[in-house]
Amino acid sequence: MLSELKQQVLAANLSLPGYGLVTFTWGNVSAIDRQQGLVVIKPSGIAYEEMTLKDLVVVDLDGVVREGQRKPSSDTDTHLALYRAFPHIGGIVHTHSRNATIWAQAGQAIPALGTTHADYFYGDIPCTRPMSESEIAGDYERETGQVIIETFQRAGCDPQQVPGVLVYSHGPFAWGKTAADAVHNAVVLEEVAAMAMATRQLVPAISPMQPTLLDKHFLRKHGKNAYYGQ
Ligand SMILES: O=C(CO)[C@@H](O)[C@@H](O)COP(=O)(O)O
Repeated sequence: MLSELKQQVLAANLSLPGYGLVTFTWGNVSAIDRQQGLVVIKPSGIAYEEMTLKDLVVVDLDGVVREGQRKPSSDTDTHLALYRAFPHIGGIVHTHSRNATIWAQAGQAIPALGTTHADYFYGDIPCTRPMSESEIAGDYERETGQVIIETFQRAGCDPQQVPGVLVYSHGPFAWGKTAADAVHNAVVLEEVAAMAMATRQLVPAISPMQPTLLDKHFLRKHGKNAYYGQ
């Protein structure tokens, strides 16, 4: 039901400031109804504290506004590119969370250094390559989506196993089964970005975590024989 999806998307957007993931109007959350091929997304430039259900925008996968009076997020075409390429994701969040954005500006993947990371991301969180001048000058937001897709294709990385990415010189995108799941992954992405940065300050030449420990922690939560939780 689209009305339920709108409630979920509004709640997810309004949760971003509380998690410390956004300042002012930065960031955006969307979710998709795969049956109807419709995406509910945050309106562009509206303050979170003023945002209500009627401000949300519904677009189809071609970006045509189907419901709503507001203009959709300026990052809509990036969200749509990811929904088209990653069929298993149901929600996407983009933020400018501080530590993840520092790694994105440095053009560095966030290494898997510990079990906090491994519980959610099955390996490094990749950073995209710099976009070309023509990509930047062209359909920038769509090209941002394409460079994310290319990053996962080149790395042979499953976006269901690494539900996030750093866009070079920009910031993080995260995704999940729902809008709330995407925000959960965005919170963890920011946490592990901060932990990895501090770990690197303590031990600059820190090695990645043991592959066996990475497997144990990721697969006990996400594998076919997962046993974490109730
Ligand atoms: O990426 C950015 C800005 O660099 C966006 O997150 C931010 O401006 C929010 O834009 P919208 O309000 O979603 O159009």
